Amino acid sequence: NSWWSGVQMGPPDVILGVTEAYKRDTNPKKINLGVGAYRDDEGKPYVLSCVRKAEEKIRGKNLDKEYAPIGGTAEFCKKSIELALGEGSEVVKNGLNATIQGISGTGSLRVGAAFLNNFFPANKVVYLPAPSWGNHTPIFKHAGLDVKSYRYYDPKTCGLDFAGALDDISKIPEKSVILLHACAHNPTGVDPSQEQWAELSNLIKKKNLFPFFDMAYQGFATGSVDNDAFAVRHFIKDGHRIALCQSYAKNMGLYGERAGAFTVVGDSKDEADRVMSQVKILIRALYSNPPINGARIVTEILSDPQLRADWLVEVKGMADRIISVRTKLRENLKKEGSTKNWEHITNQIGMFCFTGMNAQQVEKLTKEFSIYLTKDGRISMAGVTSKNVDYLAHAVHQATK
Ligand SMILES: Cc1[nH+]cc(COP(=O)(O)O)c(/C=N/[C@@H](CC(=O)O)C(=O)O)c1O
Repeated sequence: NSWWSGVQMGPPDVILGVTEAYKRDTNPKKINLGVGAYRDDEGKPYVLSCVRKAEEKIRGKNLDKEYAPIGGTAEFCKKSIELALGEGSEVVKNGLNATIQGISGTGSLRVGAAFLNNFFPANKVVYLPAPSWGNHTPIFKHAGLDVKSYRYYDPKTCGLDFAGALDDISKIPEKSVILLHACAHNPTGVDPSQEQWAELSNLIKKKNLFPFFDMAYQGFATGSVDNDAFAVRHFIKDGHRIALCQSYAKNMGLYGERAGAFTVVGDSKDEADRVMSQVKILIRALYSNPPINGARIVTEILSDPQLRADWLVEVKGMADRIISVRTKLRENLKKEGSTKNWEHITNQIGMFCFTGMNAQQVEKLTKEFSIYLTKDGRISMAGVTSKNVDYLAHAVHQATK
């Protein structure tokens, strides 16, 4: 028999598989609320104008196609960590950060997981919020780490179960890893308030846990790159030596360019240098060095004051459009005569709305209305436009009344 007769057919990805099903649907009214990728009010993918301008500038430089350094270019890494920690960050000034370019957010998480698996000195268990991004568990497990969870979302309020989170976190064995979504929690859209982040920082410090931040939406949640980095910057200020993953997929619309970063903040420059040397050894054996095109676009935008200013306007524009369709969806549900409490639609933030719909209601939305979303009731608000929001509200009301 063949080499691979033992290979089973695997299930489609719970998130990316929704788009495959959407593409097969011929209903002209179909709506894709699955993948977390921004669309404009025409429902079209959106390439930021500052990205096009950056590409033109790069084009004019006639750059070569040589390998990037294993960890990406120093310029890209410096601009990335400065975006996260803010200009004039003490960590950057003192060289405490070991920052590499990862293959977008996923690749940064995976390199981080591989580093933890090889070098984390204590409890190699990663505690994820319940629920978390679907790909977090496989990323850490494939890297050899164990994964557990802490309460985070309260289905009764469609909001934060803060008491539950504090209770579970206080029970996590010390010197474990805790994963934190820096902003725009996926899939719930529920973020701690700044006061709650401060309380989490105190507890995590008291429990001596290792904070591993995933910041895939900086600027995309509130429209402000500084507001969205509050948690990361607060933890640094509180003295936590964090790990941080960044992605430019959403906030710069560089989905397919695969530009991101992974950082470990060391206790000293010497520690950061030793960490960097080991992370580079891991990368060399994983993919050797990162893709250059997206990184050049990011570097161009973050280095050119005008392009950076343009970018901040455009990322705020994307965040504002999402916020406006949240309001429209809630208003249309009311107009449809729904008597349910949909407050969470406008309380939640970022790309996603965790509607609270169950699998049967999701099934009805897809089967009867050709509206595509993940089974957990998460909808990507980016797929909602001023043209389809009333059709969506009608369908949601029919499915939930
Ligand atoms: C929290 C989080 N972290 C990392 C990523 C990885 O993004 P990357 O493109 O590797 O930079 C995503 C993507 N989330 C959306 C797309 C996906 O699932 O890949 C989503 O949840 O729809 C996240 O939502």
